[in-house]
Amino acid sequence: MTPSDSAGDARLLTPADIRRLAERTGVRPTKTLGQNFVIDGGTVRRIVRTSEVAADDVVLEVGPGLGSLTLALLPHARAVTAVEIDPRLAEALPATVAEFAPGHADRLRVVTADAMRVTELPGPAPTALVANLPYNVAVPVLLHLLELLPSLRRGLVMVQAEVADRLAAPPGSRTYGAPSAKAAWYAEVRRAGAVGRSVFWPAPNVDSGLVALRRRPAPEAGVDRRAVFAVVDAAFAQRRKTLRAALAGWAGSAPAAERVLRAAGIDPGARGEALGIEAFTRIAAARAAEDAGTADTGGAAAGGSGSSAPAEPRPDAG
Ligand SMILES: C[S@@+](CC[C@H](N)C(=O)[O-])C[C@H]1O[C@@H](n2cnc3c(N)ncnc32)[C@H](O)[C@@H]1O
Repeated sequence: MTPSDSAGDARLLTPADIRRLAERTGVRPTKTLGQNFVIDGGTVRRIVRTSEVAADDVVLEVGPGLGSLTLALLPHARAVTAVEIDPRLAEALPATVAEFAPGHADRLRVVTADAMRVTELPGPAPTALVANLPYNVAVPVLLHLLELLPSLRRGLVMVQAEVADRLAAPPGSRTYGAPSAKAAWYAEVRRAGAVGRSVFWPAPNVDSGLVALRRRPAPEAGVDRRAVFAVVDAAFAQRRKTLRAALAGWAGSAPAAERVLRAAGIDPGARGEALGIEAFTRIAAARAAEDAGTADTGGAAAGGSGSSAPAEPRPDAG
């Protein structure tokens, strides 16, 4: 029997089920852990449909909670790995799946862990991330998992509406910032819909949005991701300043920042909010080339024979 053949035998949770399960597990939803459970079957079906999860996908779900989304995912995927930080929810999930989707119980793996710190997962490598993310840690969780798991080809996450806007914002837009640039390192990101407050229990005091991600190759092979993110962080720490000023601390001085920016082909008078991830990558690459050139020149000056010739010309040569 394929997973899609068995789609019919999973029942979704109703609001009454949610309350009963919360009572059974002794969970009183906390804001600290972003525990707003989806009580609306239409919303979980929409998330699964929009995620385009297919029968050969191994889905990673962060924060399964009481299982609303897990039950909707299981019939459509090869397997679901659910990472839940709250041990009471993690322990209760297999019994919930056995009760509501008995034909799918063997395709669920539950991991009790903080998704922001997890370093390995059991079972086959996940290919799709589908989650109603805990809102206070949505961006760090998302970036951590995209970095940790190159096997993730796509994702569909529900986050706070403002965060959805920020993640999907293009350069030059009002909401574009460090999260947008960093997410773009890993994936093409787009808004995939809005979700109101009434589909949750308890209802949050913010609206939500769906974000779809499709993995893309890193902008430039051979450039260290951490070095690129350091440029992004420096540029957006003072987003109203020109890059020459904003990157002065990062480069060592304003003239050094200007030199690196010119080497990268970027106007030092521009602001970070105008740059896409490719431009940030060029800046990091120009700095790395300059550092390599400096190190090599130092070696030659110290009497080296030039055997380790610089791979790149000094960006400010001439
Ligand atoms: C917004 S609720 C979603 C619950 C469920 N998926 C739903 O849609 O009803 C977020 C869930 O993430 C869990 N959570 C919070 N922080 C977490 C973290 N750092 N790692 C893993 N799970 C976390 C919470 O305990 C909660 O179950």
